[in-house]
Amino acid sequence: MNDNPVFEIKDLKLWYGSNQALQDINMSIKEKEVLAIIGPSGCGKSSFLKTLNRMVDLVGSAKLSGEIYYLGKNIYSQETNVIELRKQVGMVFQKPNPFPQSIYENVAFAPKLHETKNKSNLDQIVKTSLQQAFLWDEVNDRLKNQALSLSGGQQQRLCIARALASKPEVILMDEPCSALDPVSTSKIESLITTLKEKYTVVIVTHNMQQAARISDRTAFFLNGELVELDKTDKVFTNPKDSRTEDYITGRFG
Ligand SMILES: Nc1ncnc2c1ncn2[C@@H]1O[C@H](COP(=O)(O)OP(=O)(O)OP(=O)(O)O)[C@@H](O)[C@H]1O
Repeated sequence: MNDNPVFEIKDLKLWYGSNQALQDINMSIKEKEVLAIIGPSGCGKSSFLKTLNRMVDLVGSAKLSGEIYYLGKNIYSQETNVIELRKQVGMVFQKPNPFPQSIYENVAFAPKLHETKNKSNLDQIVKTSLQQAFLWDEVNDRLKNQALSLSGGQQQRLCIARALASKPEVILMDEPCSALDPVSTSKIESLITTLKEKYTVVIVTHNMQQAARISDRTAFFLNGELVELDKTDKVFTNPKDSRTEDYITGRFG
């Protein structure tokens, strides 16, 4: 982690129709940090994540005010190329969602569309991305097999490899382990701690132990408000706000 901001979020508010989901969020996300977003169900964690690569645009009723700067540029300005933004700010979802195609095609999909049609270049991108996602050793002899034939944990690592193949700067993860068993969860956690050497990772998690294990900083959201954002050990051992303390000690949520 360093102090350069990748994202700067200023006075961010979000509504779905008349329901306000985010209230005056001001914060920055630093280069090559793992930032965990925690908070009770419905507090706005996923909504916040989706504002960072404009996935929230896909919700018809969503209305947003404020600014989000990604590497100094306001991503909600008219000049933003949303496809390019989503390549640079990739996303991994709660349920693994590989395309119903081969392992190879899943990873090669975006590079083929945006970068190269050359077979040996694509082979190299597929290999490197699968290696980075700690999956290569398990699948290198069956790249032509259906992605859906993989286990849930392998599918999730494939989705991470697919995101990495677009050469992102940032990877957003929305509860990436919630559908996985403990062994697969621990593989994804180790993967995340190595990813931060090269990428910025923002992860929504319900699992506070997970946040404590893998993140550098933790943001606690409550009712759409950012209550506290600090170094993870500080948030978990000596929070500033009594609401954070109540949440991490299990008094609600
Ligand atoms: N697509 C949508 N349309 C309308 N309202 C939505 C939509 N998505 C979320 N909301 C509302 O926005 C608020 C925040 O929801 P959000 O999913 O961001 O919370 P969350 O903290 O991620 O919850 P969870 O931990 O249960 O996934 C909730 O009141 C929710 O009902």
